[in-house]
Amino acid sequence: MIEFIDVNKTFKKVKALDNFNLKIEPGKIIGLLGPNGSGKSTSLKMIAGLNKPDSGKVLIDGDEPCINTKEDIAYLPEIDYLYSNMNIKQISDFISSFYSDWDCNKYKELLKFLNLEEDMVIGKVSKGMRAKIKLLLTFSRNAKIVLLDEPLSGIDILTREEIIETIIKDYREGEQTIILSTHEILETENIFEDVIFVGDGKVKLSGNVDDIKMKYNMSLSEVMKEVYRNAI
Ligand SMILES: Nc1ncnc2c1ncn2[C@@H]1O[C@H](COP(=O)(O)OP(=O)(O)OP(=O)(O)O)[C@@H](O)[C@H]1O
Repeated sequence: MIEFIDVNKTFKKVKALDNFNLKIEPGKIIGLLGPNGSGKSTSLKMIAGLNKPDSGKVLIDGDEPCINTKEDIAYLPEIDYLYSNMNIKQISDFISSFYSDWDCNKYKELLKFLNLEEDMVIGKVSKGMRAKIKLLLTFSRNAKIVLLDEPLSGIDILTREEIIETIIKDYREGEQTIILSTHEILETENIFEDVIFVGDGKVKLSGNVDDIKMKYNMSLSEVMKEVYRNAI
């Protein structure tokens, strides 16, 4: 289980997380939803151990983020972190050397599935292709926890569909936890078992998608609008 206990994080004067409390059950695909600047990336980075709370605690199966927890986590950042002069083979050789859970067969299969070629140079391909390369590098690992920060942002609709198919393709229900942050609720809501709505650095609403829809008798995107109008 991943837990945030009274977590606060401030960048200069901006309160990115404000008494953020959350429990994320393992083995599900979870949507992390919220407007720009609501704290989605900050909370994902905390799970990945890339930033630390000013106060409060983040626990992953009872441990604070450390070298051991990092081994279980595959993190896809929102930013373009790939070295532009490398080709796919070079970047995958480089990244695979860090992780014992790198799965060569999965890598080859995904390469084909995503219509990518090993000699494609990162700096010469489109934004959509780079998004697919980031996905390839993330899902070539057999990580227990996968964190996807805005994998669909700025990507055309067909590539978005390919990305969503890739996410669910080899998903090991009950064994793997995937947390996906996005604004694209209409396209993604069907893949989420649970959702977390964040706003102003706080958890506004979280729970099982079917339960939430039933409780409010609305679609998830309607619930989202109501949450951010402070009507729920
Ligand atoms: N390293 C940083 N330095 C300064 N401010 C930061 C930093 N990281 C985050 N912030 C600020 O903290 C707030 C929360 O940012 P965060 O990136 O977590 O939001 P987000 O929900 O992921 O937004 P988006 O959907 O735009 O990516 C924002 O106001 C952001 O500007």
